[in-house]
Amino acid sequence: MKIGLYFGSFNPIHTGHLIIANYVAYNTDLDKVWLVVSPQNPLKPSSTLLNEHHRFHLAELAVEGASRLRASNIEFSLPRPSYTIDTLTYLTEKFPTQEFAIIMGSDSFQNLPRWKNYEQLIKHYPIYVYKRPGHEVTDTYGARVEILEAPLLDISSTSIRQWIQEGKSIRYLVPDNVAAYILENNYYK
Ligand SMILES: Nc1ncnc2c1ncn2[C@@H]1O[C@H](COP(=O)(O)OP(=O)(O)OP(=O)(O)O)[C@@H](O)[C@H]1O
Ligand SMILES: O=C(O)c1ccc[n+]([C@@H]2O[C@H](COP(=O)([O-])O)[C@@H](O)[C@H]2O)c1
Repeated sequence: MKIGLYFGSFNPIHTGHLIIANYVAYNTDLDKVWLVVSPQNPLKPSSTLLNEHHRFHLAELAVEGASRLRASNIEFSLPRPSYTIDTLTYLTEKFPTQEFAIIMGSDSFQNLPRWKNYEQLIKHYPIYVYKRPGHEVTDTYGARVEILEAPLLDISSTSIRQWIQEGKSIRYLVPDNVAAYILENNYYK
């Protein structure tokens, strides 16, 4: 089975992420997409991060009933910060019969040379890159790349956290069950 790994802080997960994950799961040769919740992104500050177990629970709620999508907490037991090469090395050892690939936006792909051991990463794993405005893929660094034109929603977790703080509704920006859970638990207030 071919599994695409879509990494993120998912702080919180939103409809923009889910549209990408579902699109990739149904428009490529990948069988499944795992939304891998990173406890700590190596290139982002951790000050605004909701506890990883809460973020993972929100991701689980978001994929309820989506047969090709899964939330993964695999990085919770690995050293911090979460380097993608380390996670993939671990997963490949743990699931030797599965084939893993990486899913990322063209913005992240432009940054790839700043990632830990990125040469190793591109040598061993194919990358599915979905286009994001303002971030052309001009150099593929020799990676096995498939470029995708997925539908995009112009929202971010940052804007969602801000709206919650301002007391605005986040309806439709995240699935209903995710919005309800965030409200009930006073997250991001
Ligand atoms: N609306 C979107 N459409 C497509 N990709 C997105 C969108 N928002 C985020 N992404 C990408 O999804 C991946 C995981 O996202 P991440 O958890 O960092 O969310 P984010 O919304 O960018 O978060 P934040 O605003 O907190 O930085 C990142 O590679 C990010 O570039
Ligand atoms: O491995 C690395 O060096 C590395 C550097 C930056 C980001 N990542 C991974 O990419 C994910 C998305 O990152 P970002 O910056 O696009 O939100 C993040 O959650 C990490 O799993 C990984």
